[in-house]
Amino acid sequence: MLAQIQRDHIDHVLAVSHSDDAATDPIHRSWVRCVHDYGLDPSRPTRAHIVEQAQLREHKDQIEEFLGVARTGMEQLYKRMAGIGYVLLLTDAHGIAVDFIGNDAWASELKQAGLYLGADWSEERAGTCAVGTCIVEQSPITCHHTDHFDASHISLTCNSAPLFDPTGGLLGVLDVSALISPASRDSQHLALQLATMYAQMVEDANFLRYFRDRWVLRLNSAWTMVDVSGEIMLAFDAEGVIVGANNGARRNLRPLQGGTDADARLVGRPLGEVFREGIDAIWRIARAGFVADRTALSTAGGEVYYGAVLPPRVAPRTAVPHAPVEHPVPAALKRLAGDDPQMQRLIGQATRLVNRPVNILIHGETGTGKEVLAKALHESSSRAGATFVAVNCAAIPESLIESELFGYTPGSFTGGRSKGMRGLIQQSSGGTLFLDEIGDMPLQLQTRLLRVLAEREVLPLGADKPVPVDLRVVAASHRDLRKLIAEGRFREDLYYRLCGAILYLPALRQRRDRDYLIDQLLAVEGAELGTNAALTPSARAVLHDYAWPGNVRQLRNVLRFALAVCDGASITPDDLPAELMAAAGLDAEETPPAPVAAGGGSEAAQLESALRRHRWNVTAAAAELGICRATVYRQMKRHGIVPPNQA
Ligand SMILES: Nc1ncnc2c1ncn2[C@@H]1O[C@H](COP(=O)(O)OP(=O)(O)OP(=O)(O)O)[C@@H](O)[C@H]1O
Repeated sequence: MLAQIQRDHIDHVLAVSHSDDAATDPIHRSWVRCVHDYGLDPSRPTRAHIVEQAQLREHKDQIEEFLGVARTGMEQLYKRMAGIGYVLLLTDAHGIAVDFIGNDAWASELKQAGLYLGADWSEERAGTCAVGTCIVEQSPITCHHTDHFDASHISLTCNSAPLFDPTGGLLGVLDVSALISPASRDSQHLALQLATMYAQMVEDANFLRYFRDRWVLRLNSAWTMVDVSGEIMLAFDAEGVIVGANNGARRNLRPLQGGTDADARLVGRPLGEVFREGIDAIWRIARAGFVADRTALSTAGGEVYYGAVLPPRVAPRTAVPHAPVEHPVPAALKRLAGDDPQMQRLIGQATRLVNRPVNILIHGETGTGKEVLAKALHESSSRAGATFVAVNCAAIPESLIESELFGYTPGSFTGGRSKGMRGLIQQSSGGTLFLDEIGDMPLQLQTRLLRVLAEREVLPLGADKPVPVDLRVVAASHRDLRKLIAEGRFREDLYYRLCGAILYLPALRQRRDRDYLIDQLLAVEGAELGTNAALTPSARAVLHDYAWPGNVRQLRNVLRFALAVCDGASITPDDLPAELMAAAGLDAEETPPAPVAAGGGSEAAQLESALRRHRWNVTAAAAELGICRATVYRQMKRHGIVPPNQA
């Protein structure tokens, strides 16, 4: 039987969520989502939902290391809040309470109210509530009494603040709630402030843990606060390149030059491009010691911050460099780029990494040349005499990756060769193992790979003795691995092992050396086709100005296409695919189909028709579409496209 107050609440929620006026208040916006997006019905209050133990274990496993850091912060906060009747919840990014601190004396009331371990506070399940709405809005929020959507929660008061990981992905929510509270919403002001402050502290502790083997620059606008509060934190490597930025840094810092959003990112840039004083000033702060000296650093926006540098807390890889060491650039790396500043910087970093005993992670959009870079690193290194083994984790069917990578002994694997097989890891011993699309590696194999990297030996399927391997891994991904970690699809400890250094390949549209690439690729493709047709200035201008969603691979395909259809002497704009002509504002009459980039609205239809045209030959369809085979497989999986004989 519903009380009058609950019936009034239900009427109010329904009136607001069916009103024609657009909701501006975050609570009202959430009510609208509950009714229209999740199909929740306020007239049917539902009790709190607590997930099963096994499910809770899964949610906890995915953020295990973070839980340890968060627990310390929660215990400190609880000491301040317990006396006034509050309990604390830590949820993951799905809204499941993975940790809880409350008074045992009220255990049954708290459990019934959902203020308990395992409670599901996602908006879809629980309706408007501090945790769920905080996840959607990604900012701190109070949900007091009748702010809740569900009438069974209107006696509660809850205050939630989001927790972000070092790359800005949502990790979870810290929540401070009470069963009984004063009627006024204002009574929660301080509780929300405390939740926000402790969330920030937990986030910063997690940042320092995560980047424990890196240098960290802490900045504060008040010099007295630098040591106690890292308002802004940047993690950087021994080359002075930024490898991580906390929330404060992302909000407040911009590169000195670079206007567009894509150019505004901090990670991957040298510190010298963010502070007017340059990298030397930062190494000076590092050398002066953590407390002794603080130097003012000024930013693109003209703000002045005071800095302190924290050296790596575990196994420092290098001492503070006193002067940059000049390395000659190996030819294989040099020919990757012309005079593009981002590429030149990357080549400088790659040069310094060539013979360092660290694994390297390459980030870049599809077709930017990740494999080409991995191969150039290999060819430039002392491992060049041994094999470069490239494995595309997205292209090998899941059931085969394990045997392909780890190998198998005779008779151990149904469908395997009778003599057994040396796995790709073993084949790369002494050389380089290139793991492309590492984000697509199944979790269980990530665990095995981690073991191989840690123990430097591999155990083939069916074998009883491990085989030692001399491994260097270069892994690549076009996806944000930190996001995959937050979603529980990639192991954080494996990521940590793989990213001894991260190289960021710019997209072709950001590169200023397009003419260099055009000439290089034209020469290569021309040699293959036996032609030396040249570009007319107008055709070159079209190529130069195009946005290149498919990156270098697409440019290469377009040039191949143009060389094949041109008159043999010169390539004119008419020889270029229709898409480029349209982008350049030129009419394309009767122009054959263009290579297309992945990601369009009609992606599925386009892909299926290309596959049918090429009788399901993935390599041929990929070449026509200007995308790599891995992308074709990924898109087939995403759209559920199955070749006829496998349907
Ligand atoms: N610097 C370069 N010079 C010449 N050719 C290049 C360069 N970078 C890339 N290419 C060409 O572009 C194409 C795509 O390169 P690559 O396969 O290395 O990209 P990728 O980033 O690994 O792609 P994916 O994400 O799809 O695996 C290849 O044909 C390669 O030869």
